[in-house]
Amino acid sequence: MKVKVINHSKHPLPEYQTPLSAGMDLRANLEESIPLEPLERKLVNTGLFLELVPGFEAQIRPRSGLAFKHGLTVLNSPGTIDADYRGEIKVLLVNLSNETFLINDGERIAQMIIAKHERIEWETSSILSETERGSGGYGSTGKE
Ligand SMILES: O=c1ccn([C@H]2C[C@H](O)[C@@H](COP(=O)(O)OP(=O)(O)OP(=O)(O)O)O2)c(=O)[nH]1
Repeated sequence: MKVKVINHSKHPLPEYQTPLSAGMDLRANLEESIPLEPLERKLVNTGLFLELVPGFEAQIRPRSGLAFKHGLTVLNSPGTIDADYRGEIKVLLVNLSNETFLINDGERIAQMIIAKHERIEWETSSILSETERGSGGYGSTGKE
């Protein structure tokens, strides 16, 4: 599938890292490095603008390496990019470590997944079908 994109960043377009990768890494597009203090959150520019095909969304998710090594994650994960959004794709990063993290220009800060989604119509009802689970949840089926 082709997706129309405007790249106003200084960096190449995001690419899949391996032939079967689901996500494409997004790079920070910055004039200068940004420090992210412990528990601080910042909206980081990517310089990318998309025109998604209707029925598809883009999801902005954390990179596990950054999360594991530096406690950096995407606060609103998964961020939702709607098909009718024409603004710049931004990444809401939060530093959950106790050390300042310096975000450098061109750094791969998050990953983006393009996913199909449904749009539904509500069918209002007073009763739902019976199932074995019923309203059990939150560990109701046992320890493991
Ligand atoms: O991580 C994100 C999340 C959202 N957006 C952009 C694209 C999305 O289509 C738009 C609105 O996002 P969302 O629906 O999550 O925002 P909201 O808080 O519900 O505000 P709005 O009233 O603008 O929908 O903001 C981003 O660039 N990055």
